[in-house]
Amino acid sequence: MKVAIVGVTGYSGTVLWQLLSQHPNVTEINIYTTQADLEAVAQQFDWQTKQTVRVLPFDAGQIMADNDVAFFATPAGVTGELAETFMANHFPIIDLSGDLRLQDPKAYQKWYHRAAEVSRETLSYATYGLTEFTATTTDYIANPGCYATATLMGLAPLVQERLIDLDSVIVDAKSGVTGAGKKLSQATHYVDVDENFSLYKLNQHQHIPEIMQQLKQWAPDMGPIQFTTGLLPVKRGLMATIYAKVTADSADVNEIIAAAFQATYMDKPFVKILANDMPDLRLVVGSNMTAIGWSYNPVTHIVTIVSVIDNLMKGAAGQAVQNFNQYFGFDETAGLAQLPLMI
Ligand SMILES: NC(=O)C1=CN([C@@H]2O[C@H](COP(=O)(O)OP(=O)(O)OC[C@H]3O[C@@H](n4cnc5c(N)ncnc54)[C@H](OP(=O)(O)O)[C@@H]3O)[C@@H](O)[C@H]2O)C=CC1
Ligand SMILES: CC(=O)N[C@@H](CCC(=O)OP(=O)(O)O)C(=O)O
Repeated sequence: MKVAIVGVTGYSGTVLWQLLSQHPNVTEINIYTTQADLEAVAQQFDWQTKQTVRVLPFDAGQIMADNDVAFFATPAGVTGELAETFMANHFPIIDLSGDLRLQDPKAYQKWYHRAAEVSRETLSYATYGLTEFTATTTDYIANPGCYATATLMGLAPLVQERLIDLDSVIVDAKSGVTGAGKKLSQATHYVDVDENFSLYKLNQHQHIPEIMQQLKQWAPDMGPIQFTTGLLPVKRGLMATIYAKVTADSADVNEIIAAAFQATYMDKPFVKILANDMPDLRLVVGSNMTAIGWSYNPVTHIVTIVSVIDNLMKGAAGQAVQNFNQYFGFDETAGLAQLPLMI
């Protein structure tokens, strides 16, 4: 299988390259760049891999002629523009940006503050690739956002089984700094991040409509969510702490919630449900795992769910490879055997 990566010099593009370099079904990796110096990129990625690696200027026609699939690890807006030709030719693409996730171009304009590059009709052919819940995969795969992935994975069993009040969800999520991409900004400057913790994009985060779009598919009467994001002074890792009012009022609430998580995730290789514990970032960073813990408070009737991922793995490149595996019918875990770093 020959794969193209666009945006390899970014954080998630680099992790994507690492994963595809070790993928048993990938024979050739072709790197395409719109802006970087070809020789510098070639040097950066000229490590020993079993595949052939070539670095070339971006050319849609050549990418389609020389590859079986193209991964876009480029910013929102850029992907939409670059990927148009691929979609016009029904060439398989896996997009890590938000450009193919929202079905409604008006919602995209509102939350991304720019006009959508992709038409409503084309969007309707895209698969929102939340892999544990993807039934069928089309040629255009919208890889979910990192916060959206952790939040949806934590909420899925409770919303699908309607175990919570659908108007009561509050999400307090935090990410490591690689989530912001490699471009330096005041907020991600070392001096501002180190030994600090700050909130950002309050009530304005672009993952809110993406999360709502999916939740409403699971429960059409889903109410709005309260959603907060914060910047942790770590490189990788994302934690979503989710609060919701439980509707069931019986002595066996704990058993009901446990059974819902168990039924949803028992055959999912990349999900770990902790029985009586809360996950921390170290449990997942470096791996494609989602670890979920929960606790029910019988006094307030609130369930707290903690969902953690590595933003660059399950939140980006790892899930993209899972989508690649699903699309081509490879083993779901192919290329994704990495254990967490742990220390
Ligand atoms: N970082 C994360 O945790 C997550 C990121 N995402 C999404 O994945 C995509 C990539 O993210 P990330 O790796 O963080 O991004 P980075 O900012 O780290 O890298 C983006 C790469 O895109 C390429 N690029 C092409 N055109 C532009 C442009 N106009 N401005 C900047 N870069 C450009 C460059 O690669 P080159 O020079 O090689 O062409 C660049 O290195 C984004 O859409 C992001 O929203 C999604 C989930 C999580
Ligand atoms: C720490 C940080 O800034 N994180 C980014 C996550 C971006 C991301 O996941 O990208 P998509 O918008 O493509 O999903 C943010 O909150 O915007």
